[in-house]
Amino acid sequence: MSMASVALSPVHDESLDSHRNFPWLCGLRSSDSIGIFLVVGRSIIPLQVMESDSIASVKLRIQASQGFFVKKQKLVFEGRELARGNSQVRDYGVADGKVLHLVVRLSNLQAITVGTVCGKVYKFRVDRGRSVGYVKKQIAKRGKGLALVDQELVCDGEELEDQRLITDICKGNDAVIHLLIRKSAKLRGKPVEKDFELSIEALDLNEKKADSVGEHQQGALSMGYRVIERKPLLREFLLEPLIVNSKIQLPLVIRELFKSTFNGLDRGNEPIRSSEGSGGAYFMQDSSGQKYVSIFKPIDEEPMAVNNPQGLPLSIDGEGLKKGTRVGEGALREVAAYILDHPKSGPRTFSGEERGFAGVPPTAMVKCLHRGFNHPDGYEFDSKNIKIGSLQMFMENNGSCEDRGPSSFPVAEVHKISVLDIRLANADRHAGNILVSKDSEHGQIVLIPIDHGYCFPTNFEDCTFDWLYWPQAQQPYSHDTVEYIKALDAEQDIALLRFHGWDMPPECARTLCISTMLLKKGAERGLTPFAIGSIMCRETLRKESVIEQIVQEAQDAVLPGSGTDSFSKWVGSTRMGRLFKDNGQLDRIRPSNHSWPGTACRFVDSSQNNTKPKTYSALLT
Ligand SMILES: Nc1ncnc2c1ncn2[C@@H]1O[C@H](COP(=O)(O)OP(=O)(O)OP(=O)(O)O)[C@@H](O)[C@H]1O
Repeated sequence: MSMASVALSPVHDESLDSHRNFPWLCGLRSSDSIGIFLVVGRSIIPLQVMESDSIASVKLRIQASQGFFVKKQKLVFEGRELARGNSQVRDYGVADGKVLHLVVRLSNLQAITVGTVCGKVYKFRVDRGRSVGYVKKQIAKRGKGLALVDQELVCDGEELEDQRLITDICKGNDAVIHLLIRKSAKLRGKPVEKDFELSIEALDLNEKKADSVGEHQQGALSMGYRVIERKPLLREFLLEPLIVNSKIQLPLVIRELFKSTFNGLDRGNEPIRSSEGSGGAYFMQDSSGQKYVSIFKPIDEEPMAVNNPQGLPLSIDGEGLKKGTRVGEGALREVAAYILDHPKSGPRTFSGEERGFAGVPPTAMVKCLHRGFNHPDGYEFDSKNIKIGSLQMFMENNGSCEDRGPSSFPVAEVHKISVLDIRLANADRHAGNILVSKDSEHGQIVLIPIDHGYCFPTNFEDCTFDWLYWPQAQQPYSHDTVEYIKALDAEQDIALLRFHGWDMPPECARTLCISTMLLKKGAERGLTPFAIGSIMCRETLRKESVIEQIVQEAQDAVLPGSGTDSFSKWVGSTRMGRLFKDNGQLDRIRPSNHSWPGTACRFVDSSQNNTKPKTYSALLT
């Protein structure tokens, strides 16, 4: 059954009675077989699975029937991501008639072939968020004599306007889209009072080409004749840093990031929404429109937030996709991960230029107003439409760790990611969140950690690290790494975040203290990243990790209200101390042969008023 044939909108629970709507499902059942419904965008797909099926096998079945690659699927049930491939359907509480949301992370790249009437063929891989106008520019670059004005792109007999996005032209999952340059055109333009008059005549392809026109006139090509010149007198966007207390000077690297992003918007280069990811993530272009400079992730477009563009339902209780996180706090956590990624020499000084030990891309909080973001209730240039979110430097890459086997990754690169993840108790470290790049000097592979919106959870339940089962994780940390770990200080980190405006909720601060302590004690005793990570991660969904058991014991032992400090001290001195002394405990932590694929936050904002800091919580609500 095709997806389109069961398209329903909107999705109501009463429409999901399997007996009434899909009687054929009921005849197929065996003892633990259940009928569930997959919601993909605006379509509903009925699916027969076993309660004992693993999540990995359900994804395989979806791949077989719908064609979405396993790695590109994200399944969400009742606000929680079904992230553990080895867990069973029933472990997550999925039962007969239940609805699962499927987010498909489409590749951002689309293959395109462009033919001309004289038989020339151009091949491109273009970001799906790019426009037809952009493709034309690429053709003009490659094809001698094919000036922009001479191009009229056609797909399936339909002429394509410059502003049409490639993603809208792709029907279904077309591997390649075929475009044709149907004719050439000659364009003449002359100013008429405040307007601009354009006239277009078809040309023979071999005829001498007309002069090119300015960018702002191109939108008129397909229309021809009298159009208003579209150069705005006023800026129709807003981009401002949203940070911290007046004592902090924005480091140069962040100032440059703003500047290039601002210039791109100022030149009319629209934000381009990524087709990957479960939240709204926008590639921001530079002034030439040829390069991405940053990624903007607005908090109201996070998974299960009110304006999520992937259609994920609203969170019922405010909890995020991962346990112990909150919807709308992803941006704060992204910025905090950058601030805490100290360089080897220790926390950054005021200049803040140095690259962190793990290489988290420079990230800052911003306010941005632009019509190109997701505004389901309509858009007007009004402060009520301002979005708050994280702006992160775009890092050139050759894909992510998801696209290749881990054997080629240098040990030190994997270790630096492991240090970051253990310390920050990252609940979203799948291989797709590590970009792969090459060192420009020696050509060595460099791993770039991204997507830290689920760090510092209030508990460790959803901590999973894809690198745990990579061979590099079985090797001990180098001397340099152990020295770096030795110098870490969770109390200082909490104070640093407070200085930067995030007064961490006590439960998150407690997580940071415990995970830093675990990392330090483990590294001091020569444990590998695998051994330390295994203490933090659950082996199966239902089995608490060692660290969770320790936290539970501490909770039972320490008087309520005794504060983070005495709690962490108890964990450190009593139970964690025993764990590291007790070889029996550590012996249990061995590589297993199973396959495991994979708060009211307060940020102080003084950007409005230098003397009287406000809290971000006021701005975020
Ligand atoms: N700093 C960066 N540099 C380059 N590309 C990036 C950067 N940050 C994110 N991306 C790309 O943007 C896309 C979406 O980003 P990301 O995965 O962070 O979004 P998300 O909605 O948080 O995703 P997820 O579903 O994995 O939680 C991905 O293709 C990712 O590779």
